[in-house]
This record gives sequence, C-alpha cells and structure tokens, in this order.
Amino acid sequence: MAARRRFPPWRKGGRGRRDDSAPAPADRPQVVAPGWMERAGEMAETGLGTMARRLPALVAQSVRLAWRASPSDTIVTISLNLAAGFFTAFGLLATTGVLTALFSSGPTPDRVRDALPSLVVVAVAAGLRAALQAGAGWAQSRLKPQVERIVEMRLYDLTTAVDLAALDDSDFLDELNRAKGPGLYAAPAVVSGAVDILTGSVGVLAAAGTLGVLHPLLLPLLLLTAVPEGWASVRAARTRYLTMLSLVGVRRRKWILSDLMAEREHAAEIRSFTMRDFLLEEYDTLAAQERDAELAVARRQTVAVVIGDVMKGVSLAAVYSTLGLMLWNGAVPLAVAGTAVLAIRTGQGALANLVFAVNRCYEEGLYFGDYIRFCEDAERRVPAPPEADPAPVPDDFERIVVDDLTFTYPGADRPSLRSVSIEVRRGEVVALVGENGSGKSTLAKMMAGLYRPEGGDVRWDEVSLAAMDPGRLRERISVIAQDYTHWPMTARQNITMARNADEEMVLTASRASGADEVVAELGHGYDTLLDRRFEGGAELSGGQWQRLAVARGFYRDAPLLICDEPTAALDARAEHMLFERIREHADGRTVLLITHRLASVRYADRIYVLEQGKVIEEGDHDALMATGGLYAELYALQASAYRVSPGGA
Ligand SMILES: Nc1ncnc2c1ncn2[C@@H]1O[C@H](COP(=O)(O)OP(=O)(O)OP(=O)(O)O)[C@@H](O)[C@H]1O
Repeated sequence: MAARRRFPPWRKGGRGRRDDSAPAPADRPQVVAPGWMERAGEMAETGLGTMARRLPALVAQSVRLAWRASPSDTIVTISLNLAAGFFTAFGLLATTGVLTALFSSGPTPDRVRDALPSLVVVAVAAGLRAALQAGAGWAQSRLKPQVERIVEMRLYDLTTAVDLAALDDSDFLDELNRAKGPGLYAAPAVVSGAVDILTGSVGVLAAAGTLGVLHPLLLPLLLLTAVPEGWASVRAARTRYLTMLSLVGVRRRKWILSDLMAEREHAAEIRSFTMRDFLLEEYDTLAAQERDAELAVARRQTVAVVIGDVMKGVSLAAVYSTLGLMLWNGAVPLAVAGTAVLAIRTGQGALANLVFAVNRCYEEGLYFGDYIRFCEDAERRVPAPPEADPAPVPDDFERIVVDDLTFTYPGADRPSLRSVSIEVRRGEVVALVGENGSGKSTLAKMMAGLYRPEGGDVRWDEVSLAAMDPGRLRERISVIAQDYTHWPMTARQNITMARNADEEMVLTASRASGADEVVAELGHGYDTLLDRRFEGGAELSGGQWQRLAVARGFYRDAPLLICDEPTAALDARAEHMLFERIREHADGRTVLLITHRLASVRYADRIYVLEQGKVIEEGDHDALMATGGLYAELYALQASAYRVSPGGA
C-alpha cells in the first residue's frame, strides 16, 4: 500500500515494528504507530480527483458549521462576496469600453473624453467591489471566534460525557489528542478556507465570464493555468499531513517528556534520581526523529512547488502566445485583447487565491476530519440516555447486591474482576481488602456506576444500576477516590465540588475529616485558592490534600460512601480519627471501605478478600482469622510489624 512507504523507518514492516537503524529503543512504546494510523494514512492518499470529489462535502460541512456558529454572519459573508464578484465582472466589461474609446482614431483629448463615462463606471464598480469585500472580510473574521467556541464546547461536552472506559482505551486517547490539537485549530481555518473558496470562485467566474463574453476560446486558456498550481498545492498538503500522522506518537512522547522536565512536581525527583541526562537524551532522540521528518517534508514540498511553478510558467506562455496569435489573425480587436489581458490577470489572481483556499480548506479539512471522526466515535461512547422512564434512584436502599460481576479494561488481556458477588446492607461498614492489583478499586468504581459490567450486575434493592439515570445515581453515592484531584479552586470549592455551599455542612465535613485544622492555617481560610500557579495560591502537603478529599466525600449527603484508601497519606492521629468516624458508620451512612491498614477493618461488619479479581474469602474479622487464609496471613504480617498479637488487642 502506498501509504506505508511514506511512514518513517520504524513504521516499516508492519504495525509497531521498527527498523534496526532507527534510534528508538524497544522500551519506548508511545513511539509505535497506533492502529488508526493505517486508516488515516489511506485517507490522506488522495490526488486532485479525490480532492475535487471530497471538496463539495467539505465546503457544505463548513457552511453548516458556520451557520451553527452565526447564521447572520454566514449570510452576510456569502452574499457580500457574491455581490463583489458581480462588480468585478461588471468593472472588467466596462474596461472594454474604456479601451475601445482610447484605441479609436481621432485626437487624444476626444478619445479620453469618450472614455470618461466608461472610466466612471469602472471606478464606481471598483469602489463598490472594495466596500463589499471589506464587509465580507469583516463578517468572515467575526465567524472565527464563534466557530472556535462551538467546536471547543462540543469537544469538551463529549470528553466529559464519554464512558469512563473510553478514556482507558489508548486508540481513543490518540484520537482525542489529534482532535484536541490540530483538529480543533483546523475548524475555523476550514470555515475561512471554505469562504475563501467561495470568494475565489466568484472572482474566477467573473473573470471567466468576461473572457467568455470577449471570446469563447479565451476561457479554457485561463483554466489551463490553474492545473499545475493546484497539483503542487495538493501534493504539498498531503506530504505535510502524512508527516503529521507519522509523528503523532513521537510528539506525544515528547510532550510527556517535556512535562516531566519542566513541571515543578517532578523537579525534585529528577534531581534526586539524577534523571536529567537520561531524559535529555530521550528527548533529543525524539527531537532528532521529528527534525528529520520535517526536513524531508520541506524537501518534498519544495520539489513539488518548483515542478508546479515550471508547469505554470509553460502554461502561461501558451496562454499569451495564443492570445498574440488571435490578435495577429484579427480574431480579436486590440481593445478586446487588452481587456482579455486584464481579465486573465484578474482571473489568475482569483485563481491563485482559489487554489490556495482549496488547498488550505483541503489540508485543514484532513485535520478537521480527525476532529469530526473523534466526535462521532465519542458520541457512540457516550452512555445511552436513560430510557424515557428510567428506574427511580431510591433515596436509600436496604441492600446493594453485586452479582457475578465480570469486567475487563479496554485493551487488557485479562479481566480485572471475575464473577465477583458481594452484598452490602444499609448502615454497614463493608471492607474490601487484598494485595495490590487484586481488583478492589475496580470493584468500587463499578459499584459507583463509573464502569459498565461486562457480565453480571450491581443492584440497589433489585433495581439494576444499568436501569437508573447515571447522573441521579451518582448524586446518591459519595466517593473518596484513591487518585483524587487537587482542584485548582478554593478550599471551600474543593469540599463542596461546584455545589451550593452550605456553611454548616462544610464545617461538619471538615471537622470529621480533620480538614478544619488544614484550613485554619490558610491565609484566607476556606476562600484560599489551592494552587501555587495563581497569585496568593497556597500549597498543601499530601496529607493535607487527603483531608480535604475526605471532607469532599463527607460533604455530599449520600447514603453510600465509598472510601478508597482514604488514609494513605494521613498521619497516625488523623488516620485514627477518620477510622473512628467511619466506625461510627459515618453518621449512619453505608460505607464501602478499601484499605491496606488491616487493623482498621477489624471492626467492619463484613470483609471481602480479593485476589486476582476474585473474592476468595468473606466474613468478619474473627471468622477470617479463624479460617487462617490470606486475610489472616496479611493481618499477622502487619500485626507483627507493630508487635501486636495476631489475636487482636
Ligand atoms: N485504567 C485501567 N486500565 C487497564 N487496566 C487497569 C486499569 N486500572 C486498573 N487496571 C488493572 O486492573 C487490575 C486491578 O486494579 P485495581 O486498581 O482495581 O487494583 P487494587 O486492588 O485497587 O490495587 P491497589 O491495592 O494497588 O490499589 C490491575 O491488574 C490493574 O493493572
């Protein structure tokens, strides 16, 4: 396939394999071309014909986009451009009158006087055309920010709505990267390219119409000059796009590295582990690949442009020779030939603009196509809206049943949960324990309705989560996540999470989590901005952030509280206090607790022990200790570290 030949060396020989001479070592997985490149590469394999076929659809798509952004500016842009084209043709035809008068016989003052009325018409037409073009340009530039806004909003509307599993899929993430980068920027360029196509076409039609009126043979001559330039532009655009595609992986890896080298949070570790040389070398290798690819593009583009220019020169020579012959043979009078030269020059200017616009629209259209495809893919991945009559989400429940649940992350080769069944009754504290990677967080996320099961079900009092409105369901669940976000907002907003702040509830949640002590130290209390990148912003320690994250979980008045490692960063006193609160059933709520601190789950009503995605033991502390299985083993290990007897107290 032709597309393959254009990929860089490491792309040769099939998906993901690299040339031995390529500098990228085997431990650089992001550099491997992702699966979508094959498809996108084929897409970009277009010639003039394909482009001409695709262009109407692209222009129609752009006009629809412009219309959604602003119907009035779209109408003004199109209609003023059409009117400007009319005055271009009108002015050109009036020029014949001027030239006929000037080239006639008789004294010069008389000839100039005879030419005056036509000259006035030419001047008025030029003035009107300029005014209309200025108006059209203004409306066109107004369209840009409006288009940008709607495409950005659509993208983020989708990225925040897609199924969480989509964001675990590396192909989807790559598509997202392309849509969010070049794709997003291409949208206004495509629209303005489409408008420029319209403007250029109107100009060309005006010149062509004039030439057709002057002499029918002049018309095909004008079109002849467009072909070489068009060919060169399309070729250059395709080369650029294919290179961009081949460099997506390299650039992605470069961004990751540049973040690592320039972000404050990694600075200390880079120094402690003397990572500097390693990172710089990695970066340089990738930068060299990018440079080589860019240099190759520059060379291929220049060759295309030079060939195009030579062909254009030849066709221009042919045009003027033909015109000269026609004049010689008396096929056209001198005044008409003079107007024809003007019309050809006008037409060529318009043609050059048209070719540039077509090329730009086509090239940006390739990138914009990435955006469109991403949006279509993302739309398919947005969970279907609940049926017209979704099952009501109860205020509370008697029991939550996880029934035979199986789940595999996208792209993973084995399930993270296999036939898991557990039960949580109202008011209980139920603990999930197990070694790293055993599936605890995955199970908690499924119970929070964040992932959809591959097999099995989660039910609240016999009603499946799948039948409920996910938005309402999540309102009834409070999650203290293991990987919570440090929101760049105030301390209060970090607790209330974009909800109306109830001062009393904020204080209660803060006291319960120990966040009140953190806030007391802050310059502006709950109004302190927690991000050092902003002026006056404060920096918190890991444990202080965790207290806020816990307060966030407590603030939400939900019947089910899921705590995933809520104390990992807490000091001994804060940890003790938090588990005390949880043991008091977190003020009557049902709690699903994940922790490695087994001393803290002793008082749970029930403990489920997971191993490799399966529940292998269940019961309360005493029952599990009596079984002498994994729980007893882990508990004994921890207890011995603290020199506590395995039996308890
Ligand atoms: N987003 C993801 N994409 C693919 N695989 C994942 C993802 N998250 C987790 N996994 C895999 O699923 C398995 C279970 O992970 P999970 O985070 O549920 O374990 P855990 O018991 O909570 O571990 P830990 O105690 O370390 O927090 C692991 O093998 C992990 O590699």
